[in-house]
Amino acid sequence: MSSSRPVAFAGIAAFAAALGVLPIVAGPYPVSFAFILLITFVIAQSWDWVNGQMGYLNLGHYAFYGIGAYAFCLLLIRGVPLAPSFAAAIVVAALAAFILSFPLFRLKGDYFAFGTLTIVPLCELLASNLTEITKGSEGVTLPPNYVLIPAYYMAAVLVVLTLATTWWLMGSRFGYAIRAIRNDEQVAEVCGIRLFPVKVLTLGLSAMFAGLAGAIQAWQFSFIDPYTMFNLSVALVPIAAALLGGSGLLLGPLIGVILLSSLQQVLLVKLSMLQGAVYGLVIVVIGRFLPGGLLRWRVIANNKRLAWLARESHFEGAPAMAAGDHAALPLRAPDLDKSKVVLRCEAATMAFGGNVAVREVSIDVRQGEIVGLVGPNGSGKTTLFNLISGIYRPKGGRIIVDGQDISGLRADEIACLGIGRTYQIPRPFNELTVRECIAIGRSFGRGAVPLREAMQSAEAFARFVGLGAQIETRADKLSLQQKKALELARALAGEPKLLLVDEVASGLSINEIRTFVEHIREIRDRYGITVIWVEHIFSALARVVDRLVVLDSGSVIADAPLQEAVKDERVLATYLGHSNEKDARKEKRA
Ligand SMILES: Nc1ncnc2c1ncn2[C@@H]1O[C@H](COP(=O)(O)OP(=O)(O)OP(=O)(O)O)[C@@H](O)[C@H]1O
Repeated sequence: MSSSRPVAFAGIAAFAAALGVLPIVAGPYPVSFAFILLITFVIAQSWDWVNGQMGYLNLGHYAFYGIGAYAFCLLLIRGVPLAPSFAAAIVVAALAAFILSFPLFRLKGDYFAFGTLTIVPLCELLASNLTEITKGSEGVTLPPNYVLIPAYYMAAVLVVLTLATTWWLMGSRFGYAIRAIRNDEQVAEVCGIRLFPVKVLTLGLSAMFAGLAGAIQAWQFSFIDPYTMFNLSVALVPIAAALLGGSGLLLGPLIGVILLSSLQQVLLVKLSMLQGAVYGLVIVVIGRFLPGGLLRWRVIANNKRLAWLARESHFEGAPAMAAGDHAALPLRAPDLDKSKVVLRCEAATMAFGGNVAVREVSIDVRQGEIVGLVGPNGSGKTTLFNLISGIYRPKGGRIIVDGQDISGLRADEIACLGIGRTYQIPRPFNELTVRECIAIGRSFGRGAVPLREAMQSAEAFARFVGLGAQIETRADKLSLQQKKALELARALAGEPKLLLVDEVASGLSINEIRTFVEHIREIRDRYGITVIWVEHIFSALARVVDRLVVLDSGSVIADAPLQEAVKDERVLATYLGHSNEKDARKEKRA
């Protein structure tokens, strides 16, 4: 990882110095232009924490700016001093975000975006009609005061704080939690990340900055009304700016705001009537030719000196491990008690409408066992894994881990109790590197460690599964086999007691299957991890499992040691009779 810290810090320091000097060397016009630019940047950047970092398109972010402005002005005209009025702007905006989080975060994707689209018009409606409090469409006028310079300096400090917060998000554990959510929310939860509080905090943080920006601008304008504070077409300008520069990047929103605001100045003078159309055109051109924004342009991303501008995370300080460290994983090996039941399913049932996918499944899995879970396609294997890992709640029965009923727990709580899993179709965090994917598993799972330590120890897990050379490679650049290996490494990094492995062998070569089998054996023998392995390629299972549980149409039809199970007529008919030709050929060769 090349360090971007000195360059970024030098750049931010130079930028801060230029902001400090501007009012001394320039007249009121450039200062008020720069002031607008600073405010727009704070709105754009704080919006991008929710969009670019967490992956939630919030079209109502501008409302927090208006809410902050109203809270500030309404207190100021009632005689509240300046500082508490500014503080109130931050608190009220955060409170609004908190309240809005409950309905909004029930929505996902396009529905979330459309949900947020209603916020700005709704606030305009409230500000226009709650005349007793807001003075309605007449607006609120502050006592006349020339405050451009102090407002400018306040905005400048807020900009530096905004950049510092972005920097922190891009290299902190919290930042990795929100990027994991952006990449794959369900997997983030299965890694132990508690989704709702992380989302609320991110939205709250973004609202606080936008609210303060609104208050500073209202102070400088000394007048607010519902139309200007909650104007939907203006609301989209900071969003357009962030997209133009590069959403999710350290300096993307800043570059976008500088470019778009400068363009706006030119258009104001020359083409004011065409302003809206030109904004639209800029975004269309960027979307068509540079999706991801200017800073993700290949010329920048492939340039050694500039590539850090196109990086989505800026974690620094994961010292390379010494060669030879790879033999040991940093996992606590428990004293195995082979009589102890780790997992008990008691008549666990799951149905989708009328389709009963898992029907009163009762199984016990003891510490240190490797259990093969088999059955034809659609027999309920993955659904059972989803029940155990908390993706679904059972419609009937109970699931007990180490004596604790986990049937009503969330997936992150279950992960922290020590249930790890992989997915049949690998679901790595595609936009993150191998190191980062594993570190997320390590810093949120059962054995959660600080991010720095997680980043460092990620290398041991990567080497264990044969990904040592790919440690800094983005997950989406890996082959299928490598992605499956990464799934295993990430799950192991969470320090599971019980590992659920979902169909690994299909698509792998014979040698790759053998290597994988050895990994499973070592996981159990060396680290005492209990394993349930769903697999269609029987020969792979036969090398390592102690016991077979066979499902058919959601029900257990056999639960016996391997040698016994394979002699069972029903097993032969339902499972072995169904393996497809390709898998059968593979089995024969293996
Ligand atoms: N989210 C869902 N919504 C509706 N039906 C589902 C859902 N998930 C699974 N099912 C249904 O539940 C049944 C069991 O599916 P499941 O994926 O658990 O089987 P499986 O044994 O894992 O199959 P495969 O070996 O093909 O992965 C199937 O009939 C499937 O169509």
